[in-house]
Amino acid sequence: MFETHRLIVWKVISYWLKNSQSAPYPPGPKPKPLIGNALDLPTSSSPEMYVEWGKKYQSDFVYASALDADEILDRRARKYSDRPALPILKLMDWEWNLASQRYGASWRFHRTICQQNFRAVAARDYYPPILEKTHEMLHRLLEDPDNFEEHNKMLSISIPMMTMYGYEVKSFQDSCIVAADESLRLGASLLLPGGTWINVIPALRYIPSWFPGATARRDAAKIRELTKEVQRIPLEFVKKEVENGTAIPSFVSNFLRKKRNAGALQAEEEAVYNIANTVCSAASDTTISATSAFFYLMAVNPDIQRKAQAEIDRVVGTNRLPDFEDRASLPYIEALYREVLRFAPPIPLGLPHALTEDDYYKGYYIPKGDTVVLGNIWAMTRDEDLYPDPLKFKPERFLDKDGNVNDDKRVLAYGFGRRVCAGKYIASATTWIVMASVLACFNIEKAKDEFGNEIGIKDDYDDFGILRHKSKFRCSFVPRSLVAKQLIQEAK
Ligand code: HEM
Repeated sequence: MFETHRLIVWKVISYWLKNSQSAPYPPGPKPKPLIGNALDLPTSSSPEMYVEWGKKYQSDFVYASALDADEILDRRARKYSDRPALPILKLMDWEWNLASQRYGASWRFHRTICQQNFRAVAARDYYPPILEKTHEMLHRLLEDPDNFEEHNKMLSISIPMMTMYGYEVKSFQDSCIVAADESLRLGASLLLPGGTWINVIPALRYIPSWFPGATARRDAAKIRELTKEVQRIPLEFVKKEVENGTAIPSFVSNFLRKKRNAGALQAEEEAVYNIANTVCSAASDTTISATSAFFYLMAVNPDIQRKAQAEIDRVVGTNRLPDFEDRASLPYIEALYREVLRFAPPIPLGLPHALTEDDYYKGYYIPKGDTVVLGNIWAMTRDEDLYPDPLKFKPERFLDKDGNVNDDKRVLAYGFGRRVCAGKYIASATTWIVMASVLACFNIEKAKDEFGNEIGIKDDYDDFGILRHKSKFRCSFVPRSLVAKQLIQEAK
């Protein structure tokens, strides 16, 4: 599905007055005087609600179609690669964050650095720490299986901290993690287009934070303080390590060494720090979401789990743990990885795109400025034409008749066009190796009650602003063999 909404009040009204275009705006709820669509916008991710709108406002502005996303967000990417100007970002001091930066020279400069460091070949440099953290998670699952959610969270936070700064996260009480958690918790909902009235009526940002009801203003001030800590702590750490000559390779330490040897422009230095910090927030909750969906889907689909394990046993054997080099030889695991991200995309509505030029599409006028364009990933991954029987979890849909992976390589969960996930190769490597490693060592089973009956798990999810996580559930991680246990112990 694909939706546009005219977001900001004053502009909406002026669009009404000035729409001298012969083409109408795309359909949707009728904007109200003064507040436009503000009350219609969801305060959580709600991809389902947009699908309902699609049916209700029946239009030929095709809903639930990845083809429209391809046409608009990919082929017309030159026009559709901006982000909406959310006034709350300035108050939160998050304008530096790559994911929310406006389209322009600074964003392009940041993306070039990402491309150099995170493209498919460069992403391989991060394999060793990703593998090490995955093995640490296996060890935790072995020692303390009931707390699998905590281990997943530790894995998902410690990989970006290690790969970006060489910073070892020892516990959730680490002051950097506490600050990051809190700022992300507060920020995730404020960032939705309908998340705060300040995004609708920018003048509200001038209301002092002590004013009754100015919650968003107060949250934004808190986020500002927390963000400073999240930036300061790992950066001071890595700078000291480089000075002492004890730094391990990481995105920032590599840059600092290069700067010491050959110098660097201030703009590059700032961009490297911005990217490292963006990655820590962009990588952690998305990985938590993908991994917990995988655990859940394995627990409720034992037959699929057995097939995946049989492939690993056949190709990798049972005397070693899987490695990245095995990936090309494990088509079923590849299909499983694609199917998990299809079934449970961590950011179901993607991140909002905005236009830098007016456009026309399928007879509708889409004005630049305040129009928010959302690619409804959740709806696209449920499009019957692309994925027959879409509510069924079925890795085979990504295999051809000979059991090889088919051509449907595109993972919609990573978003669209020029703003597509900048870390998708690292994300893919992480998610894949976690799946292969856990399946090699454990049977993931439904938990049992005191009478030995299996406890059911509902297919429900919690929305955290732009993110969606599998809601809390219980399951068991049972080591598959003594050898598997030994391999985990030796790998640590
Ligand atoms: C399973 C894990 C992940 C998923 C599902 C995911 C998904 C996404 C999505 C949907 C977007 C927005 C794309 C758009 O605007 O159309 C995005 C942006 C981004 N992602 Fe990821 N991501 C994941 C992991 C990561 C990782 C591991 C990194 C870094 C190593 C990363 C870095 C970024 C950055 C920097 C952006 C902002 C790009 C921009 O605005 O130009 N992500 N991601």
